[in-house]
Amino acid sequence: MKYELTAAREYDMIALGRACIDLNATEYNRPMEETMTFTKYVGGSPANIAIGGSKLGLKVGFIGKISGDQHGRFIEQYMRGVGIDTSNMVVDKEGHKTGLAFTEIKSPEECSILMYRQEVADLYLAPEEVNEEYIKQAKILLVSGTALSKSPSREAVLKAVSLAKRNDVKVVFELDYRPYSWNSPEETAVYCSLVAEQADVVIGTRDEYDVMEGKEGGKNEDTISHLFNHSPELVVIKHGVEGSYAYTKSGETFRGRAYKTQVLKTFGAGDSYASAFLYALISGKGIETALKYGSASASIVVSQHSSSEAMPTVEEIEQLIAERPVIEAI
Ligand SMILES: Nc1ncnc2c1ncn2[C@@H]1O[C@H](COP(=O)(O)OP(=O)(O)OP(=O)(O)O)[C@@H](O)[C@H]1O
Ligand SMILES: O=C(O)C[C@@H](O)[C@H](O)C(=O)CO
Repeated sequence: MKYELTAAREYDMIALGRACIDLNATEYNRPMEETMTFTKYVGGSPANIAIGGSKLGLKVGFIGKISGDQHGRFIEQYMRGVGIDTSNMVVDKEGHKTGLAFTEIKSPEECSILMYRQEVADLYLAPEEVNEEYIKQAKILLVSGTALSKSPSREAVLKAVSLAKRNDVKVVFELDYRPYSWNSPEETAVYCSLVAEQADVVIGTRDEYDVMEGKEGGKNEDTISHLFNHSPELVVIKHGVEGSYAYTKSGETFRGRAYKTQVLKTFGAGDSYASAFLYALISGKGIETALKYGSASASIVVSQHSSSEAMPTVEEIEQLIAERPVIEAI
């Protein structure tokens, strides 16, 4: 089954949210206390998704606020270098800093992220910096849940979503739950539900839907029966190595399996999954194939050191789908 998008727009996808820096432990298989060197990459979930999409050949734009310093310039130059339109990335003038994510790779199963996100520039994106003329040129607007965690970025997202809906731009909402960005899980539930109910496509892990629903151990069937009473037409629920499901409002369910891989670290899985899933949808490949693309891309990125730089090409994804066995039910 194919997912219909508005044809012929300047941009396949415009992503909105944080573009930050990942500092990934260069010496892995040890705790961060013993890690002396880190390798710098562009990071931040929506930036990673934009980079992944651009590497797959999509025409991608980005809306976000970056710091007016060396880190902000590094991010803008890197994103422009991979082909992303950065004309709507605003430079902060008030001294706010780039968010940093230090990653600890203790073992393939034990990875964590230590985020430095106080007063970060990305959460200062203001509604007046979101431009209707830009958004209306996209087929898809991708918004990240973390951008809803503080004002004025929260209002910038709400404005972008309403402009997208007014201009027939499909809204894709990536729940992207980062607890330390929020005051409380209750606050997260309020704002994520508000946007999920207005979105056309929602993507998240089972745990992220549980936070949005304010419960533990939620069932996919309950999630979709609620969301399909609102705007969403397609809901993707990820279950880590156990794979993922895509549900359509018209009643179909598709299952995606994860591919066997040599895992180096687990972060980056969700962003690489989203970029390849959306690439396949935008290319008219059908939902079942989109699940394969997402899973294949994630299995490549978890085997590599970064989240952004490691984003694969279409050829690498297609070769992996053709050759690699899937992980059967766990
Ligand atoms: N260990 C693994 N081996 C192979 N594929 C994996 C593994 N972990 C995750 N994946 C793939 O990545 C997809 C997304 O993973 P997951 O559900 O963990 O998302 P996420 O929590 O958003 O990721 P992240 O850790 O980046 O936040 C899964 O549906 C699966 O296809
Ligand atoms: O999303 C972030 O801010 C950090 C990411 O860049 C990091 O690589 C990651 O967690 C990806 O899942």
